[in-house]
Amino acid sequence: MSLSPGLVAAGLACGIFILYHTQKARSNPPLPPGPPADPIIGHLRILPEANQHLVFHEWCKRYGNIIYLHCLGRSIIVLNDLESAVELLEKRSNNYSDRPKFRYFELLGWKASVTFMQYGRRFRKHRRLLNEAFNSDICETYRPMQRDLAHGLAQRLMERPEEFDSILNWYSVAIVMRITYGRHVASNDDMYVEMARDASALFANAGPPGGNPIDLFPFLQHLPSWFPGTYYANFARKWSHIVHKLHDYPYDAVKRQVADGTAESSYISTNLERGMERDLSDEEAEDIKATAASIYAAGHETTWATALWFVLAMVLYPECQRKAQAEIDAVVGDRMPDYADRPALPYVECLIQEVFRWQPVVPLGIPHRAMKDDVYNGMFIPEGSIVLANATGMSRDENIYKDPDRFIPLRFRPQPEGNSEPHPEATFGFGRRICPGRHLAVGSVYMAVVTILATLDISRKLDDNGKEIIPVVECQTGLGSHPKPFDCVISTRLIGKQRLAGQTA
Ligand code: HEM
Repeated sequence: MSLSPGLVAAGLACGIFILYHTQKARSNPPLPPGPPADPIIGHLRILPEANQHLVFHEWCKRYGNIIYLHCLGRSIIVLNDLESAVELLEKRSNNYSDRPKFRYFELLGWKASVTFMQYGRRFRKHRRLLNEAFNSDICETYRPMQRDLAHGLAQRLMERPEEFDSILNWYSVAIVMRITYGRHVASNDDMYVEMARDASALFANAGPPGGNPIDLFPFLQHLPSWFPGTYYANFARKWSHIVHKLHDYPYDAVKRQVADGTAESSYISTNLERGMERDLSDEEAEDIKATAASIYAAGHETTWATALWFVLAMVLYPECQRKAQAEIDAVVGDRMPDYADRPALPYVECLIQEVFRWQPVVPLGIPHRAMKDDVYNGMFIPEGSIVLANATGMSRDENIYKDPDRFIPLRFRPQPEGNSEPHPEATFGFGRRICPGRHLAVGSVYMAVVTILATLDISRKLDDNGKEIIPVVECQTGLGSHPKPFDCVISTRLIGKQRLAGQTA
């Protein structure tokens, strides 16, 4: 049988390709260690669907601080210690600032969102816009607004304490909506809140970031809707109008207000006014819309979840609440606490840092991507690897934190009070991808914590037999870590009522 020259050439090319990759794999240093994998599908069978951060942390205890996983041809590197995260994601940030493609989110309409954007020109432009709006100096100017909203938070909690979950949600939404769109959100019934809530609900259906079937098998998005496995693509296409509305509606409204001269100062109005001397290109308009939507998407759930973890910590560790309240009472007397009091409240500071350490709300960060092959500590990191910084692993590192699962604010204080343990450093991510909203977020969390402690008591609910209900620490999975609903009682402190009344008188 004679072979056609085309077939011979194709066979030769194939042979060279396989040989090249086999040789390359042989000449590379070893991959990081990891749990045993199945042939072809790799770790797919054992990759946990929920609480990945905790499972990875356990695996890292067994295999080392950097582990390698692979799943249908995708390499995943988990960094469980601060040293490797700083070395790779910060010192080698020119190689690790990319993101993997999040095809499911793109189909949903988040295509131009900085959070999911590949590293490059457009990404740098979006980061510039966000840095201008959220650098530490500008964030100081938001403080009076955050303080007023925190007083509104205390007022609402006094009136409807059983609704603490949705009231904390209101507080975090109201801050980002005011800054982004100039919108005054009075309640969760506000149409902007509903619009944003609908968009957030779509995240809950996404599975672990980058782990959705559409991310793993992109061809599924091109198959007809009756084809098995196309559920997520159909779902994303069906509901993408919600995400488009979140981008377009507030932008168009502020644009009209800017034209009428009635716009309240906001992220969108500032950028539109700046562009008014010239016509904004379509790309510039999309940049403003998309960064505004990412502020909401990345900024609201994280602050809300942190505030809820704080409340849960107060239920579980009442002695910490009492100590923090005693400190506040001694420093502020009968007035409400403010930002200027922060340096005089070292225990409250420790308590806030301990909330960030105990329950990082983005426990695996957002995946980075290696743009080129790399070698770290003799281990090979292949190009295209998804790199996850396990913030939970870092903040529960037993070599650094004593009794890491317990909530112990004093751990940060020098001896004899504490152990001089370091503040958590992974909460807001790393390198060129570090959270651009971190200054705003810390300001919002501080103000919520100090205001709640100054005005309210958080305690355990009693069951029918009069026994205290001690909530279990469990998180709902999604993009972030959010506590599962838990019971507590929130009551007004006498001094709290007086303080708040003095504020509004
Ligand atoms: C307690 C509150 C918050 C926490 C714990 C948090 C944490 C994080 C983390 C871990 C990342 C990923 C960093 C990385 O890839 O290395 C991130 C990214 C991001 N955060 Fe935050 N964040 C918070 C609040 C906010 C707020 C209030 C905003 C809005 C102003 C915001 C906007 C963003 C954006 C736009 C990104 C994507 C950045 C990029 O991909 O380059 N975040 N955040």
